[in-house]
Amino acid sequence: MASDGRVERITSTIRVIPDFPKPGILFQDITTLLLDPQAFRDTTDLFVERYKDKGITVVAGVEARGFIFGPPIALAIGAKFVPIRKPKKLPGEVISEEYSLEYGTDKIEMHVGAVQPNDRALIVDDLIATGGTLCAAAKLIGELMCIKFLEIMEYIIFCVRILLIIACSIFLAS
Ligand SMILES: O=P(O)(O)OC[C@H]1O[C@H](OP(=O)(O)OP(=O)(O)O)[C@H](O)[C@@H]1O
Ligand SMILES: Nc1ncnc2[nH]cnc12
Repeated sequence: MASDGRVERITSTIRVIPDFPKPGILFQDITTLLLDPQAFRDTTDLFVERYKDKGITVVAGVEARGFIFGPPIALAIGAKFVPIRKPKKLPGEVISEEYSLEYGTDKIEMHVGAVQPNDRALIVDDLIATGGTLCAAAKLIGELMCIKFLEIMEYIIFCVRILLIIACSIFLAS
């Protein structure tokens, strides 16, 4: 995948705020990236170029910032979009997963039936810190897809100051 200097340009649009929301945290603020339409487009384009021919049928976005980057990627590759939400936001039957954050703990939920065993899923979020959120999202999707052994075949991280958008393709294993 050619980034053509786009990753560097995207990097320059992200504001880094020390000690937010707690001392010691170097906060990666992607709201400044969103103020730059070219950087926003380049960010989603990089993922579309990477995943458009990979048979992805579902893009799962993690609340809240995965809701910003996930839908344009889903539309462009022709996949359904599934929100992975914070607790008590989804009205239907859900499955839940607890996880640890860089600052605190949380839980995420997903509608049962939103992802089917024959789906091929791409998880989208804006950032990985401890990896707890990504792991929890992967577990949820793995459960819905009836994957006993979850194998993350591809795991690309665009290094944008710390780590910007994360994405992983989850494939049925064995
Ligand atoms: O790798 P981790 O340690 O799990 O951290 C990464 C997660 O933390 C942030 O979300 P946050 O929970 O702050 O929620 P928000 O997007 O609703 O602000 C970020 O958008 C990722 O989802
Ligand atoms: N360093 C960080 N910057 C932005 N969002 C975050 N969520 C968890 N850690 C973060």
